[in-house]
Amino acid sequence: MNVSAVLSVDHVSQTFGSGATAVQALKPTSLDVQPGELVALLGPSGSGKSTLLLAISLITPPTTGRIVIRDRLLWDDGPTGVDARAFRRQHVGFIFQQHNLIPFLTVQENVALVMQLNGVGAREAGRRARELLAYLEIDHRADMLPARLSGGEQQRVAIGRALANEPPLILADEPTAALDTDRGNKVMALLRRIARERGSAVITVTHDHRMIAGFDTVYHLEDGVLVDVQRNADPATAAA
Ligand SMILES: Nc1ncnc2c1ncn2[C@@H]1O[C@H](COP(=O)(O)OP(=O)(O)OP(=O)(O)O)[C@@H](O)[C@H]1O
Repeated sequence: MNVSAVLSVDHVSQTFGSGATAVQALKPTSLDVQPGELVALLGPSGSGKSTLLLAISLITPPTTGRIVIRDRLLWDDGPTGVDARAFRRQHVGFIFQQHNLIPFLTVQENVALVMQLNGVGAREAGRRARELLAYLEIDHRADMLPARLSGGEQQRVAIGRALANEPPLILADEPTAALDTDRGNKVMALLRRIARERGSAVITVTHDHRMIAGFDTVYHLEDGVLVDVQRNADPATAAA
């Protein structure tokens, strides 16, 4: 286990069901992710990518193994007493394939809400949300409802929401899958910028081989096994 890592996954496995119908969706898997690292989990359908991401987030905790995020032991073959939901809200950002924005709140309110859930006052949350939207170059849409934005713009707002509490770790489930290549590349470039400038580690599930040159590290999964680790020397240039 690496002490500087923002995330350590140590012999994490996942078995669904029991007895004759048990499925081992993820064999014991170990990996470390550093601050600012842009990581892809790549593999064919059913290879265990989402299972690993859901285990890391403790949304679906693993059957075995240890998970440490920012020096907190969150799972050790079972619960460790840490309130996973509260920890997640403060330290982990999520980006989904579909943006999941709240349709009756404006863009700014969608981002501010996440801050307010963590105890930030409404005015301050609004100010910070605006600032974040400006960083993402989407502040001109701040007062609109999500339905008025394009798919790429909505995904930018969803990224803003994931960043709202400045989490050290961002988990993304196929964030470019619903976008065309051009918009997908822009979202990837944004994730890279966030990792570089803000130091958040970003772990992205993908089965899109076109995108892999842009990641620092690519973990290849097959049938629930981590079969290969690919480290790209200069991903920003490779993806340009
Ligand atoms: N809750 C569950 N109960 C039973 N089996 C499951 C469950 N979730 C996943 N599986 C099985 O575990 C295996 C890995 O699934 P997983 O969703 O992790 O794959 P994936 O690589 O993310 O695939 P995709 O690219 O299609 O999303 C599959 O065989 C799947 O059917």
